[in-house]
Amino acid sequence: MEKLVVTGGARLHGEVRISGAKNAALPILLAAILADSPVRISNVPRLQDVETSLALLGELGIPHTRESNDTYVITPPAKHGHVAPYELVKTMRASILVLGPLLAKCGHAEVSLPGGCAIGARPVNLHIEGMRQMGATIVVENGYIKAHVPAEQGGRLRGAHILLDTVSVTGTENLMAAAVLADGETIIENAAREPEVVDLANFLNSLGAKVTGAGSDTIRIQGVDRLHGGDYKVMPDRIETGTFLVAALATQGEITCTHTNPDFLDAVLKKLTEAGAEITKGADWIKLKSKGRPRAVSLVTAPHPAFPTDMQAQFIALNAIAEGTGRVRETIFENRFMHVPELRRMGANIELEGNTAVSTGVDKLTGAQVMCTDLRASASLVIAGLVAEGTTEVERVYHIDRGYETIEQKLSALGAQIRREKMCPTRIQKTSD
Ligand SMILES: CC(=O)N[C@H]1[C@@H](OP(=O)(O)OP(=O)(O)OC[C@H]2O[C@@H](n3ccc(=O)[nH]c3=O)[C@H](O)[C@@H]2O)O[C@H](CO)[C@@H](O)[C@@H]1O
Ligand SMILES: C=C(OP(=O)(O)O)C(=O)O
Repeated sequence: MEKLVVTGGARLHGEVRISGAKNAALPILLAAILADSPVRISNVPRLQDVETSLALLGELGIPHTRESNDTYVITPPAKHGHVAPYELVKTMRASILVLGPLLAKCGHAEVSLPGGCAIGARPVNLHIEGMRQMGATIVVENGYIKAHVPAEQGGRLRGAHILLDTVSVTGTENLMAAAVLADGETIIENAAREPEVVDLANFLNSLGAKVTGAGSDTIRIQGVDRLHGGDYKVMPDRIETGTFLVAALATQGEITCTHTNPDFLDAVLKKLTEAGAEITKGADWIKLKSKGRPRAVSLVTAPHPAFPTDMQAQFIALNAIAEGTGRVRETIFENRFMHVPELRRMGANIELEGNTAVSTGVDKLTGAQVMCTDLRASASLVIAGLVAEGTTEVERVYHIDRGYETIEQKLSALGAQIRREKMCPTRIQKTSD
């Protein structure tokens, strides 16, 4: 087990290179299964979730090689395995994204149910119902989703008109990937509009798929007989970008994020500006300059293009030290405030009122031992550590490694005092009776 040790007080300054987007790389790596010849994918971030996706491909018997630091070549054979086991799926919810590609390509798939996780129940009913509408027979037993395409359909899914009850990012992606090889047209209504959905659609189209409308709430997929190989570059990570910008504002610093795309961050940049940041941007960079102590902001999380739930925890850390009171309402996940008790341990003044966190900024936080509970909660604790007086030890850092590439190196290069340490096993000494 490792921890991050952060000593607060340094203002972040300089340039940070943003990595490829986790939430685009994962669906793309798993959708590469659909191709019938090699696929080269670049700008893939070095993350634990990417390692898990590659392990999943390996488990399925799909060869892949690492060509350079951020580039992988996946060579899907005509026939391969179709079981995604619990041992891998339990470590990464996005593993559910193999369901659509496996079903479309092999005509059958067995994928362990991902189960609940820290931020909410996160059911996958919309994925299952949509694939049923495409003609798949699906049972859930022994903790697995067991799906096949009946023989009378010739092993091929058929196009369907699917209306999603709730906007779901991976639901939209899974159904889109399943539909590219289906017989006929699939229409997904109330589709997620996240940029990562668009990136997956662009990837599939680069292999010969016919997907239109991605980025709007209606996506149309005309099924094709095969997908060929190709080269694709994953989009930049908008959440990593936003996290560094919040960290810079919290520390009253001045940084430039390079290799990013400001177009994906409208809602976040708007709130940073409201919080007092001066933002300038170019085609692939964003510069943030602090103009003093940030102001607390109020916001509501909602599907894209509204404010992303994946940036909520970081803004709560910002509000914790900002001037005034900010109300943050979480509408996507029912249990995404687990950073709040940890931030309180550092001196933050945050009240929870149902799905709203009301923070009144304090003059200073104080360093403490805190525990990561999920990926973005971890990022908020690191941000809090950067501004706290003294030293903060952020434990269970494996959560952060799921989604941030070499975070301590990138922050150190911006002037932060942060290092990774191995944790000694805790020994609780029994006091004498
Ligand atoms: C790998 C990936 O891309 N993860 C992102 C994706 O997660 P993910 O795709 O899992 O999140 P969803 O968009 O599916 O979840 C949105 C809401 O829909 C509900 N729901 C979802 C599916 C379903 O079948 N039934 C159902 O009720 C969920 O419980 C949640 O309340 O989008 C989230 C919302 O932007 C982000 O926080 C995650 O970082
Ligand atoms: C919740 C997240 O990821 P995942 O859906 O992979 O758990 C996230 O990226 O913040």
